[in-house]
Amino acid sequence: MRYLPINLDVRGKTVVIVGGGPVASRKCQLLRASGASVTIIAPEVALVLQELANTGEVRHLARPYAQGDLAGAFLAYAATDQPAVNRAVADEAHRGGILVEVCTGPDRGDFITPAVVTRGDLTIAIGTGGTAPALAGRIRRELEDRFDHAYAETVLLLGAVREKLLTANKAGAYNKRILKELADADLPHLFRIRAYAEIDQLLAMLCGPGFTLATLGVPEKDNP
Ligand SMILES: C[C@@]1(CC(=O)O)C2=NC(=C\c3[nH]c(c(CCC(=O)O)c3CC(=O)O)Cc3[nH]c(c(CC(=O)O)c3CCC(=O)O)/C=C3\N/C(=C\2)[C@@H](CCC(=O)O)[C@]3(C)CC(=O)O)/[C@H]1CCC(=O)O
Ligand SMILES: NC(=O)c1ccc[n+]([C@@H]2O[C@H](COP(=O)([O-])OP(=O)(O)OC[C@H]3O[C@@H](n4cnc5c(N)ncnc54)[C@H](O)[C@@H]3O)[C@@H](O)[C@H]2O)c1
Repeated sequence: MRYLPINLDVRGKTVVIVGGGPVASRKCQLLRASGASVTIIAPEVALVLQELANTGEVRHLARPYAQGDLAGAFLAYAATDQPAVNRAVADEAHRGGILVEVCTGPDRGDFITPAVVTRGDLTIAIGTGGTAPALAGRIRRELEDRFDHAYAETVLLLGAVREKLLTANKAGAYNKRILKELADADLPHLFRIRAYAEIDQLLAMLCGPGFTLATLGVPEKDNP
């Protein structure tokens, strides 16, 4: 394995993207979905970034990159079409101890971006070690079909059950068994067909009274 897969908490942290084309736009969308505070530095930006800048959702400095632009950044992305500019961004990041991704030459950077499927709190990240990004995209599309939105509801439910069990019983083998059995039950299927009464029965059987979709705060969708 060439790269370490981790899930980074970027909420509220400043992330600087140098460049404003389609590649920068993809990184920006992922960062915003993760709650980062994004600054874009580029003379020209793609429409999607312009709109985010107009509504104040990202900060845009409409000029070329200059030394010092990464001050205060938690992460940086060098996403221009100019390899020399991307190298300068990487050099500044490394001098400042800031992790950087270099979109035009990954070997100069510290990390790369995977293709991602999200369903609520479920996140599936696909990487090819930088070798075949188009294949990563294709696998993402395949997984998007396989892991539909019923998985978002399933993760929400398992999270709520886990929190309630931990509050009641603290950590223990008993909770572990219940959570494993719930994860093994085909909850995505039950959510897909809106079999809410069956889910409640399963919860009562495995977790005991007091565990229902309603008491756990997991919403039932209206009938189609
Ligand atoms: C996964 C995804 C995430 C994202 O970017 O959001 C992503 N690239 C995607 C698409 C894509 N990229 C490219 C094509 C054209 C076909 C092709 O060349 O294969 C397509 C296909 C398309 O556009 O459909 C070309 C390309 N990519 C890189 C270089 C530079 C180089 O390798 O030197 C060049 C050549 C540029 C040139 O010279 O032309 C570099 C990187 N691209 C990565 C990620 C990192 C490795 C991830 C991994 O481990 O696989 C890495 C190393 C760095 C980084 O950027 O993080 C996203 C799919 C999102 C999705 O569909 O869900
Ligand atoms: N990592 C990937 O997934 C991937 C995919 C395709 C291409 N690429 C590579 O990434 C590069 C960028 O791709 P793109 O399609 O977004 O490019 P693009 O040409 O559409 O956009 C380049 C952006 O860089 C900005 N820029 C140029 N000089 C700058 C400077 N001095 N300071 C700040 N901003 C500057 C431009 O204003 C523009 O916003 C490509 O050249 C290609 O080599 C990477």
